[in-house]
Parts: sequence; structure tokens; C-alpha cells
Amino acid sequence: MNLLTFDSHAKLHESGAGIITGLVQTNPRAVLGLATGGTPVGIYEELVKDYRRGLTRFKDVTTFNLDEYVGLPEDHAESYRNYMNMHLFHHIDLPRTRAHIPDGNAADPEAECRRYDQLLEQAGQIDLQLLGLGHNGHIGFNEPDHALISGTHVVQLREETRRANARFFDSMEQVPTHALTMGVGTILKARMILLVVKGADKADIVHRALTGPITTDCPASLLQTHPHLVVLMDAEAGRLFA
Ligand SMILES: N[C@@H]1[C@@H](O)[C@H](O)[C@@H](COP(=O)(O)O)O[C@@H]1O
Repeated sequence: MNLLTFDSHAKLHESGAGIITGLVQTNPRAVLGLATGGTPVGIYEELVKDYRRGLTRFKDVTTFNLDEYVGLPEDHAESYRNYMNMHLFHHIDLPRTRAHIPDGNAADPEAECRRYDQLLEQAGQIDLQLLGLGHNGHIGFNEPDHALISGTHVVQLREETRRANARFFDSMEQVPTHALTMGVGTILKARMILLVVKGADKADIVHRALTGPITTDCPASLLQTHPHLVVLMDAEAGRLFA
């Protein structure tokens, strides 16, 4: 595990984008696992800057997003498809046909999960999986539970997760109750995992996840078992690692 702490968000974002840009430079056909939420926005901004500087091209890259809400129209401001379009996809030359996100409006969500897993399988191994961290230790939308599911599945969101995400919606009632998420098995199969954690409110959970017991009560704790985990933290999130 490689832990890196940054004294500014600018440096953290540059570093995160630099790792992704470097990977795509050496492997133009890279398969990237992408995340949403507040945390990676600055990294996507830097990635777009790298692209505009001509440092990288995405025309042969394939991407898979971790998750999507169930029941939000694709063009809803808070759908993860719309988030990705706004923050990354509309600014780079990644072909839409290779930018995969689970379809939260599929008539048969279980069938959609199987379709997503087939696409993942066809693409081969994810080269780099970008991850944020939920306050309860969730990764993607894999919530703490007595057992975790390996492949893509439908999940009922915990109240604390809906509350944390309510800041992006007009009211708590508008936050979807369910989501489709890649499973922890798929996440752990990635060649490299880039976990990004920011803010004092995540200091306890990131410390517990990376130094505490490996348990399904804290899905991110499974990342301890990964052979190539890189963690980027701001000083506030990383304060317990001193
Ligand atoms: N499904 C997403 C996760 O992929 C994200 O990593 C996490 C933290 O979000 P944030 O970065 O906004 O704190 O919660 C969300 O619910």
C-alpha cells in the first residue's frame, strides 16, 4: 500500500490526474474504472487540462463507472451519467460507446447487472480503478453488510448514504433509495486501485479501513488485501496516519 498525503487539493488533484494520464500514455487502450461523488471532481478537471494540453488521448480507452442510481432519468442533474458527461466525457475524445455506466432505468435491473458484468468480462482486467470512500466505509455503493457481493448488483442505499448524498439534491425525498453498483470482487480484480480521500470527516473511516480489521462491516477494509493500492489523501483525511 502506498499512502500519499498532500498539503493542498491542487497538488492532490494534479497527482491523481498525473497517474491516470501516465497510464493512458503508456497504454492508450487502457481500461479505466471511474468514480463519482464530490471527491474526484478536481482530478477530472486536471485530466481534462492534460487532454487539452495534448498530453493524452482517450479515443482507444474504455471506461466503466462504479455505480448509478436507480430511477433517475439519464439527463437528471444528479444521475451519474450526467455527472460524468459534465465533468469528463463531454470534454475528451472518449467514444460514448466505450464509456460504460450501469443503466439505472433498465426495465430489468438484474438483467442489466448481468449485462454490465459481461461487458466487464469482455473488456478484460480494469487497469486502474479510481475510488472514493463513503463515511461508513462504502466503496462504489457496496454498503457495510454481513456479506458482500462480488459482481454488479442492485443495492438498497443506507440512510446515512442517502443523507450524505442529499446535499446534491433539493430534498432528502428526492435521493434515490436504490442503486446499481459494481461488486467488490470486480473492484479488487483491478490491476491498480487509486483511492482518493479528502476532508476531516473521513479521517476516522480511512484510518479504520486501512489499518483496522478486514471486515464486510467496512467494505473499504478489503482494499488492504490489494497488491497495488495507492491512496491519495489531503492532510485532514490523513491526520491519523502520522
Ligand atoms: N457512490 C458514491 C461513491 O462512489 C463515493 O465514493 C462516495 C463518497 O462520495 P463523496 O466523494 O461525495 O464524499 O459516496 C457516493 O455515494
